[in-house]
Amino acid sequence: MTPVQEIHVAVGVVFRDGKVLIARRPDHVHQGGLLEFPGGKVETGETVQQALVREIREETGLRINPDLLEPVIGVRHDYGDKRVFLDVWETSSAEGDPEGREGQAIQWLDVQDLADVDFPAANRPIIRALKLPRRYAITGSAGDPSAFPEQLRQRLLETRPQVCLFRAPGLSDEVYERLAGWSLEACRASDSLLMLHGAPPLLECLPQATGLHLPWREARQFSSRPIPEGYLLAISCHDEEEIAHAEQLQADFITLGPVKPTSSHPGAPGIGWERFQELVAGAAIPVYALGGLVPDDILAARQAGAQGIAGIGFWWSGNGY
Ligand SMILES: Nc1nc2c([nH]c(=O)n2[C@@H]2O[C@H](COP(=O)(O)OP(=O)(O)OP(=O)(O)O)[C@@H](O)[C@H]2O)c(=O)[nH]1
Ligand SMILES: [Mg+2]
Repeated sequence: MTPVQEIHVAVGVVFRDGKVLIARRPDHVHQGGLLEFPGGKVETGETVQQALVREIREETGLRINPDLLEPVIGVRHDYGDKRVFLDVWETSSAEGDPEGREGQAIQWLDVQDLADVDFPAANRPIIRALKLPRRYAITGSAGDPSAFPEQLRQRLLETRPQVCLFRAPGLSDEVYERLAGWSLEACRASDSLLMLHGAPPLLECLPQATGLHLPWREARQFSSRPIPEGYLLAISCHDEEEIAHAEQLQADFITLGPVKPTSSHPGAPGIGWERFQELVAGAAIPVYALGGLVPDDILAARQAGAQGIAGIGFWWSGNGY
């Protein structure tokens, strides 16, 4: 049997007043009845940007400036009857009043209200990508556990990351759990979401946390998602096999690196942006670049297809955020 050819699909995330434009796919088409982002097949000779301008015009009447489209994520998905590559771009500068020009219902929704079950299966990583921030802040190790809570509180209040990972290698489980409780309080005070670092039982100790970040040595022991869907699951990955495993575990996002050499992992050489980009291109999951990054690296990371940057140095040591 000849393999089914992959269809390149241009998918548009149109923002206006903090909401995103969503259509309902007609009942009779592929994945009919489900919600979707406007878009469609890239035709021969077209760039993805040109396809988006055309599709969004045809489907909604909105006018898009191709130069103001920013990449969100690329998702390869096999539906069994169809293989698609969803090439997803966002814009906040569409002009006009949208209407369902192909008879489809359209609506503006809050990103936080987008639910996996309402969309085709390939959209799961897109919804994750839209809900996640550009920066994933990781704490430095808690050298002096008694000084840590105050240090964390201050860094959070000054930099207000949306999502913060409490990572403190070398602590006993008991001390980690105690400090995690403090971290949760500190995160609440700065409207940040707290991710725990370690094995799944940690979430039972602190069920109010937003999610769990599995180091690779933990992730490799599981063959299916080890925590409930209501939590965020993150995994530290370093190569293709680990990314594929994270996808199998239905992780919500991953970190990938080290992109550059970093003092928290002495001796590990960086993989560089080129290799990072290659790995991201094969990933159907939001990927944060990690390892020796500074705030300005966000542009390089985004150009390489990343969700954003993760790390300690750019917020913890006070050199800007
Ligand atoms: N537009 C769009 N297509 C999606 C999304 N998610 C997803 O899996 N797809 C899949 O991408 C494929 C192509 O999209 P499409 O049906 O909009 O293509 P199109 O506008 O060119 O339609 P046409 O075939 O009537 O010309 C379909 O198999 C569809 O199921 C999404 O969020 N938006
Ligand atoms: Mg379409």
